[in-house]
Amino acid sequence: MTIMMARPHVMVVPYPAQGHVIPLMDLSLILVKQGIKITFVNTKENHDRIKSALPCGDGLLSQIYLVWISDGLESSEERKKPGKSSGAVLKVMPEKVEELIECINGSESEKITCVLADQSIGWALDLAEKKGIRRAAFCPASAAQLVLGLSIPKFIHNGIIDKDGTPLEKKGIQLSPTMPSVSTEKLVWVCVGNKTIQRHIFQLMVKNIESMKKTEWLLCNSSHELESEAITMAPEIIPIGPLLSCDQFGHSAGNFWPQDLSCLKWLDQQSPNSVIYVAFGSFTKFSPPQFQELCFALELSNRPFLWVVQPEESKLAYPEGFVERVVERGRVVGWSPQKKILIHPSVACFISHCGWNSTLESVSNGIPVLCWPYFADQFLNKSYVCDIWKVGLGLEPNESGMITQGEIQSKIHQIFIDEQLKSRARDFKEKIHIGTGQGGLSNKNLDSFISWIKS
Ligand SMILES: O=c1ccn([C@@H]2O[C@H](COP(=O)(O)OP(=O)(O)O[C@H]3O[C@H](CO)[C@@H](O)[C@H](O)[C@H]3O)[C@@H](O)[C@H]2O)c(=O)[nH]1
Repeated sequence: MTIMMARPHVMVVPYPAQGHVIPLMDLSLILVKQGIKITFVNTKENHDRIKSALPCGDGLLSQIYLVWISDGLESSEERKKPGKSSGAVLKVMPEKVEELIECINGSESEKITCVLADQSIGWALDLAEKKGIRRAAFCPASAAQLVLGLSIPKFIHNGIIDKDGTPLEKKGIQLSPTMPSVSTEKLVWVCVGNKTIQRHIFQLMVKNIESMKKTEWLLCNSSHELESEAITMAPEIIPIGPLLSCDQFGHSAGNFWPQDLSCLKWLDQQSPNSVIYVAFGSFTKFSPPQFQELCFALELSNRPFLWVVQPEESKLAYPEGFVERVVERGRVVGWSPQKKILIHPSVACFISHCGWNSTLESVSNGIPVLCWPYFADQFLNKSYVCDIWKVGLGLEPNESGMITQGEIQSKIHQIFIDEQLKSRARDFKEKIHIGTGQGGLSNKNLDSFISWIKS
């Protein structure tokens, strides 16, 4: 008699934002390849965007069950209001996910055997515990960011912040000499909005950390090669990254907007190591004067550039005659195939907001970064790039908070001529690949996690 074993079935719950969905999709693709069934839960709006941006005929991706739940918000406009989306994540989504689990596990289909939730969706981990389902947390940000979160009680005790997360003085925090530093003013919960939003996000972080402590796995999209000190400080963090599915499967998944692939052909026509790639993730918004400064800097650099300007930003006015003047050497797209761009030999450097995914994608390919952080963990990531790994330069604002064309131009020039920096970036790339290669620690951790899911 043959006993049929049920397939392990993992429900993946990302925080509903682009920089969270993409790495969890990357991890899902790896799990699917191992014969694990994946149900991937998005909000309705994100689900529709991902579906319509999916490339046709993608075999592996079509094996992920994409399902949606409501976030209870009425419109995209409402979602963009500060605090609205994170409020909905707490108020509406838990009940919907619970219903979904009950529906799947009450039916004839394969039962959910594990919940894999974004570390910032602590309630999904609590829910899995309540339902007696195994669970794992995934952090799409750096291990250093997690360690800062885990250090909150110490920061309160030492009088660095009050119990609402408000800094009691302006000072730099650096947990060890090989860890990045961040000013108290730029702590992740401090630089995301007004005081009410700050308090809300801070309390959410504190709660999520409690939920996270109860999981069997605290996975992080990082590696010993990138962040050995942070991982040593908090041994509960299991690094499995950098997860870059594009390397393994030839495509990236989970994009909210269709990728403009035509820019790859344009890149093919450029000289090796000549192009400045410019992209600021999915959240960054520029003021019109700041946008114009960047335009002038790119124009005056006299180098080819590929710039992601999302449709909303393209409403910002380009300087008069700019488009005509740069037409021969500048390319603007609405959403790029970023992972493919950063492995392209024509790309020389990346002007980036330093989202963790963009940072990983850049350093894993030996591309030097010009750091232009905007909010959240991006200041910490900038410190990694510039102070710890030394594979990039920071763009510094003037007294009015503006990053001037002169500053951008000067740093572009420096990054192109600094052979030592470029050489460090190439060496760092090799080092990072040790962790993800056969026998590397990230690779081994991933294998152990897969075995645990299957056990
Ligand atoms: O034209 C583009 C632009 C971006 N991307 C991809 O979109 C992702 C963007 O992620 P990230 O660089 O992390 O930026 P955000 O979307 O801003 O990510 C949010 O989530 C990250 C992970 O928690 C945080 O580090 C960031 O601060 C936060 O803003 C990356 O995989 C990019 O490859 C594209 O494919 N095409």
